[in-house]
Amino acid sequence: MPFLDLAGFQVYKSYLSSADQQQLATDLRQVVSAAPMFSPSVKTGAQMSVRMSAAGKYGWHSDASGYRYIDHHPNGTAWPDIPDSVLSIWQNLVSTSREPDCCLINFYGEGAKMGLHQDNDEADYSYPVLSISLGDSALFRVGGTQRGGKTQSIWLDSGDVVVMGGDARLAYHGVDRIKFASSRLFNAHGRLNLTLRVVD
Ligand SMILES: O=C(O)CCC(=O)C(=O)O
Ligand SMILES: [Fe+2]
Repeated sequence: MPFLDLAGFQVYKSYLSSADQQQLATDLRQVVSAAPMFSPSVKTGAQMSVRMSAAGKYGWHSDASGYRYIDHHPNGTAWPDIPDSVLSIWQNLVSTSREPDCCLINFYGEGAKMGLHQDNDEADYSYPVLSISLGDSALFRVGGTQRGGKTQSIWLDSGDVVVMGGDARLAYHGVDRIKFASSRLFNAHGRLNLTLRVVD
């Protein structure tokens, strides 16, 4: 399903059944109990509004010394494995035998957002980034590969999956806001976004 005139930006609305979403929620609860959410800060010291964790070989961190992939949780423990329920979505939608080595987990509480950015810390842009939305809906903004270009927005709801590959792999994107308490998937409100990436 093409979106915009951005080749390679594929939106799979309602891709995940409610049983799939429940399974993911259960599996992710385990991941974040092993690798608790933390709040990265940007170089200026300001805390990001999104809380993060990860599974797989790599997670992502940002603090006073900049942002980077790291091979263990900031508390020193190893990242948990990426759950099979998550990996199977990649296997079904991405035509490569390579598995993602990072499942970044973003949690958006009330008022959280993410500024426009490119995902460009990975070694090989021929692999797409696959994004899974769970819980509260998010207003997702996407533009072209140049900062300051034209952008468009779409709502990403629980169970939606987006693949950013091809020309869209380096598209600027971000989350303007979430519709807090719009979903009943979790016991608590908020939005979880998973992004699957091949890092190195
Ligand atoms: O939350 C989202 O939908 C996007 C997250 C994102 O862009 C990122 O983690 O790099
Ligand atoms: Fe991103």
